Amino acid sequence: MEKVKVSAVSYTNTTPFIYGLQHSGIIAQLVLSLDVPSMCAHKLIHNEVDLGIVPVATLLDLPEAEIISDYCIGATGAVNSVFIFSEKPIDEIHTLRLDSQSRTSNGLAQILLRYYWKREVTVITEGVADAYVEIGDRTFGKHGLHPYRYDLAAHWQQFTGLPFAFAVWVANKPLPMSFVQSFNDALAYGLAHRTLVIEQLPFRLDFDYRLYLMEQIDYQYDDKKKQAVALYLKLMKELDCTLTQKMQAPSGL
Ligand SMILES: C=C(O[C@@H]1C=C(C(=O)O)C=C[C@H]1O)C(=O)O
Repeated sequence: MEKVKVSAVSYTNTTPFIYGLQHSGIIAQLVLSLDVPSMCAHKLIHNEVDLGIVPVATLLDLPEAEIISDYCIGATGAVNSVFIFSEKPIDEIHTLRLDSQSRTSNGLAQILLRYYWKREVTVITEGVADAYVEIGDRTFGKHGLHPYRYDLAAHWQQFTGLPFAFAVWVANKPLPMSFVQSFNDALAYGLAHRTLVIEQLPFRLDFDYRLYLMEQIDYQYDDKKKQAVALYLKLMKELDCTLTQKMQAPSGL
């Protein structure tokens, strides 16, 4: 079998998976690259890789793709690495800047603004805004830098009563069942060795890696998270649709 090209998220939340892959025989069958999530999505969509842990928003572009694992990057309640940071309370913001490294959380922020906070906000991809989305390690320890911060997984849970999954393992082509089984065994091995993974991370005073990797990130892609992803994708389609309708509406209406 040819080597399977894999793109995995380069953030700390994926280190247990990487540890599992690197400490299992399966590594010999992989060409593994570490990328920011939006790049993982790009590579899978453009067939530059066969498999990736990709933002769930990618599923909108790859309806035929298959989720090949019961593990994900998820959260039940606050995740502590996906935020809207803001200079003003959310009820007063008019502009929001998205994170170029994200796909899922950029969408999640817009879903929450529209349906939960009930705000009409102008979204930009660069420049100065009242508030901005940020994900991953860059958010670690960012207390007090901005007067307001909103943990998007916590607010999603308040909005829907559901946990959330930010990223799932997706293949863009059929892979042998034996490979998929070994791949999942390797992921499970990594999760079972999280204590070791945490010991190898550089010490920092302003962030609790143990809490983050053992509790705040929830790696099980269970039925509730599947329900959450289905709802997220439905709301994303609705959001896209209303935005398109708005753009297509004749002026003056
Ligand atoms: C919880 C996180 O989930 C991430 C958020 C993603 C996104 O917004 O597209 C994609 C992958 C995940 O790594 C995080 O990285 O902080």
